[in-house]
Amino acid sequence: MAAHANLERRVSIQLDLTQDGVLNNVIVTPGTPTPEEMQSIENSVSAFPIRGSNAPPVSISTSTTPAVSIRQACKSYTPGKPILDNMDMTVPRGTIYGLLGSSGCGKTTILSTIVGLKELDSGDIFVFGSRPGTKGSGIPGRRLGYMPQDIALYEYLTIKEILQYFGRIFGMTATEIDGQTEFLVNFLQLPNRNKKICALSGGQKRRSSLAASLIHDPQLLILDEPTVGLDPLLRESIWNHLYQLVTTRRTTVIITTHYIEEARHSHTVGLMRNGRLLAEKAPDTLLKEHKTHLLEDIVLKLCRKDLSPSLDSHKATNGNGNNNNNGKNGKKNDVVAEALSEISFYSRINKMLPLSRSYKHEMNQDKPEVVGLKFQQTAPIGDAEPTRKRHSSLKRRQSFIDTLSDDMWFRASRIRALTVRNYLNFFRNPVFVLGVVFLPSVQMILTSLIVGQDPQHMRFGVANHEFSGWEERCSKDLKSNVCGADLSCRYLNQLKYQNGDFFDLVPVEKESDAVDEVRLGKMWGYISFPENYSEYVGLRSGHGLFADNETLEGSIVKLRLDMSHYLAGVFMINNLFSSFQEYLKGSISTCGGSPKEVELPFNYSAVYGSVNSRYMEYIIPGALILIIYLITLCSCAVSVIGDRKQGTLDRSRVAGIQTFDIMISYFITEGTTVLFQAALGASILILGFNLEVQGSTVLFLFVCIITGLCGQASGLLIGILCPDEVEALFLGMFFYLPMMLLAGVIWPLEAMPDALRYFSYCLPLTLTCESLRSITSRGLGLLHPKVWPGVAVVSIWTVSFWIIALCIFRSLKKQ
Ligand SMILES: Nc1ncnc2c1ncn2[C@@H]1O[C@H](COP(=O)(O)OP(=O)(O)OP(=O)(O)O)[C@@H](O)[C@H]1O
Repeated sequence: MAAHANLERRVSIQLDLTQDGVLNNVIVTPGTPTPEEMQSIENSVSAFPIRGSNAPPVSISTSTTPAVSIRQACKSYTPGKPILDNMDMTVPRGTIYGLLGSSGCGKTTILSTIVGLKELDSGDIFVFGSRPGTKGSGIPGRRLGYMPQDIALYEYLTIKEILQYFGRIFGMTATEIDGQTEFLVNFLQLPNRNKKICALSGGQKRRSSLAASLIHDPQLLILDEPTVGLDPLLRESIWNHLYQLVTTRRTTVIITTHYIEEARHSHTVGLMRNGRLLAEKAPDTLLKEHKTHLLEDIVLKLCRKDLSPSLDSHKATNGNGNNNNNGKNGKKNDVVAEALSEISFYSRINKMLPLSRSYKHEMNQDKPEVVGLKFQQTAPIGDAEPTRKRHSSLKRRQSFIDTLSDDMWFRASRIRALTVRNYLNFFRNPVFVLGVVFLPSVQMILTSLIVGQDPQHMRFGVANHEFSGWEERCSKDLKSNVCGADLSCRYLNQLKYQNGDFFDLVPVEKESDAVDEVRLGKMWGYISFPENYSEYVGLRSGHGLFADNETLEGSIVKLRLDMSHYLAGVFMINNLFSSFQEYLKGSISTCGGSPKEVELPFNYSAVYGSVNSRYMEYIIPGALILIIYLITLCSCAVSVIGDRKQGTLDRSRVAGIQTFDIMISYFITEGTTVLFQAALGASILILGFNLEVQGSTVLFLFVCIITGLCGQASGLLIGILCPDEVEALFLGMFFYLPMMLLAGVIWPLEAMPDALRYFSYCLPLTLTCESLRSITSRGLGLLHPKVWPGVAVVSIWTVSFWIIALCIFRSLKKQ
């Protein structure tokens, strides 16, 4: 039989007293009192001074629906291992419920299901009569104050900022937040409110976390081990404050604690073991039933009984069965005695704690049903039917508009709070700021300085057998300007001076020495001129194709290169051949010929760009969006994982923040950082490295921003999929690195196998790179077929990532 079914009736009475001890209001929980109970309560209440004749009457009110009602709750994380096992639990309104149980028995799990963070496999949970998460339940949301077991606060925010954040989420005004902050900082003995959370001690952090759950004066307060690690005096004052909340604000409190005796201060104690309640009664009743002074003894006893299969389970849930002997009168006397003892208890508490709080937040939507001494009739009477209908329709419409604007206002206020939090979190972390804001610019500077520039000072051997001491003879201005003379010198000069510092020419005696140097990695190759090279070249030009072997051999320049480095090899060959062409032109003009004779018979010019375009201009647009994409991906994934790991995300969700709000706030913060990254990166490239953006700079920035937002959306997805940063790193690399290669940033897409190329077109960055390149080097507009497909593809990916992230995020909640 479920534990709740065997509970004896216990009536809890709360008195609303003024500072002078004058009675305002009496609230009876739970259920409607019987006439006998009412009589006893009235008698007890008459002991208190009542207000003047003009004041509203003292009301005795009750609420029939418990604050929390859990029936047959089952939950398991792994099949066959139930964490909640047909658990029943009832938390009366306006009372403190102490949930006790050993570590791992499922306390946090049941609390998570109450606040709507987790869903049951089966069974029912009702919070204030509604299922958590349903529309209008207010759970998660403003009715709830939740202090999770972990600190769950943003480490880089100050106490004041944390309280402002939660206050804004709950739609409080600045004055209300300031008032509550003042009170909570003093009450919970918090240090300087401008201290960051990361600079607080463990106990201070815990108290700040408690303050965050109390800021909005919730109807239901769920505290998961709030007093752990606190000194006894502070623990006592926290309990006193909970009483004050219960008596003055009708707050319902569910609290878990490992200090078993502390739970004695609760109205009801729930003893939990193996996913179900062994007992759920008033502590005094339990102590009486078990004839002990310590709750700890009872916990031990019940656990032992639960362990022993031979024991009568009926007895275990009913205690010693004394209640069965009680007659109706005895039961009534018990209720009255309890009521009276509670009255004196609450009056003591009220004297101890002056009602000093000025904050009045109109959130207590569920007013208690008045059943007591005087009724206050509020039902509309006497209206003619049509007028009533019109009025009610107008009222409905007005209420719809109010709800809508209320919703929109709260939504905007929440998104603002989230955005401010994101910015604060971001700017308080210097490494993050440096990385996110400046890394793209640093990368662009490095890319411009390194990629696409010609190599320099490549050591290259020269074995010139035509002249010994050729370095002196082959000075830049050759003394001999005779046709066909000093040809090796002419070529070497061309090689040395044409391309600046590309080659450092080093004389070598023999080719074999040069080969050794190349093998040792000290040279990139060598060039060798045979003896009488100029003479043989002259003979060869005289005989044309019909020169003899000796002439041919004597006129050949030997080149041997280190081709193990492909790019270095290509650069060397380019330099050697372009120098050779220039050398030929020079030699021909010395002999009276026209240099045009050795020019290629092509007349080429550029449609887009220039014939002297630099590789840098090809690579830069792609490199810019690759880095922006990567950084937004990382920053967003890290932020989401941090938010999840710290527990702040769950805490915000319990406060009513929706996934969409979180995404919008990230959208705003990432959007502005991407704009900054792109603007700074583009300015450096344009002003510092003469990058010419032929098209619209606004369009250039727009493409960068949507790429950044795509990175943000994929980061969000990775952050949701991965429980920690290491997994996110590997998933991110798995996703990003192939995309980087396939995007055609480093190598032209046309070099890829067809199937791979078509596949790469579907990836987020391939066509976007092409779009950006077309804007910078070709000056094309958004509607050009080279531009819009990139914008379309990256937008589709962004939306898809968002939708997938949203779905996964929602499904995670149910686990
Ligand atoms: N997300 C999860 N996935 C798998 N198992 C989980 C998960 N959360 C909790 N558990 C397991 O469920 C059991 C109950 O956990 P829960 O946190 O509810 O215990 P608890 O009573 O609050 O413990 P404590 O007093 O130590 O906080 C534990 O065995 C825990 O390992």
